[in-house]
Amino acid sequence: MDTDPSPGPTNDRANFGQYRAEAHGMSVAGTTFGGQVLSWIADGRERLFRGPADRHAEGTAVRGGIPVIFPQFAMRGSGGRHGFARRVSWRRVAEDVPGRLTFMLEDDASTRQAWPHPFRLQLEALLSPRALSVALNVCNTGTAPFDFAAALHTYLRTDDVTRARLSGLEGHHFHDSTRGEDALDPGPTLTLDSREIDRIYADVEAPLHYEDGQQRLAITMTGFRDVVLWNPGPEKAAGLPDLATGDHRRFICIEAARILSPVELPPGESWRGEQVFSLRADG
Ligand SMILES: O=P(O)(O)OC[C@H]1O[C@@H](O)[C@H](O)[C@@H](O)[C@@H]1O
Repeated sequence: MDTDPSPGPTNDRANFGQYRAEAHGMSVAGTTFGGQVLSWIADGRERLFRGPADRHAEGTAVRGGIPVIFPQFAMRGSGGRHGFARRVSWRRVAEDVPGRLTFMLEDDASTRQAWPHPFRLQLEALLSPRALSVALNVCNTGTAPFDFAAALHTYLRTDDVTRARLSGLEGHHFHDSTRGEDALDPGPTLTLDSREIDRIYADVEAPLHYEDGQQRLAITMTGFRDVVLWNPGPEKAAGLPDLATGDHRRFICIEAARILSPVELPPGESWRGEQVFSLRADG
């Protein structure tokens, strides 16, 4: 069932609409501000982290859920950090498909100030049996080609990040953004701890397997090639005003991204990148 804006707790100051869709015993919710998914509830459990609502500053992306990063990643470009898409109002596209939420953003005077290209973005979150897929569609609606980077900056919720394990990245090269160095993941399974981690893994094709003692997820992606792992650790988290004390232990970002080889999109063409989270048997 696709529902109208819920009056749920949100940042009233920003006055943006929240929408929720339900199917297969799960729900997904998101907001037109940034076209951001905010919640995925499966088996009665919230799977996405969200920072405290009273710490969210107006005009910024919610710290949590799945912010859309476009058209640049971090400060790899001449625009604002992680691009403008997460900081502007999108609109909702009415849906007939049960369990699907769709948000759309098209260029306007303000986006053209930040990035001078005509485009259309569509973010689709779709519930299927025991899975959530989130897809970003980018269409070049102009007459000249453009390049972009993009990511779905997913904040997976966990009760304790020190119990989180991730496999599927072993043997991959990564860029360690904390050191500015490239390295090779020796494997076999990445044990996360509560220290800072900030890595861009290149050319990831195999599914990732995540578990933290409470949930087990398989994570796949298409269109995207890179995987970003990010947790600020205690020192950097203390400097983030939209996190509460200890929140860095309550999430790990596993992002599907195109960073190291940006997408080149000819006029009139579209690109689609998708990240899918599937509940594993005992997840
Ligand atoms: O605080 P922001 O702008 O949402 O960024 C959060 C993090 O996002 C991650 O994707 C980056 O790899 C990190 O370097 C960054 O700190």
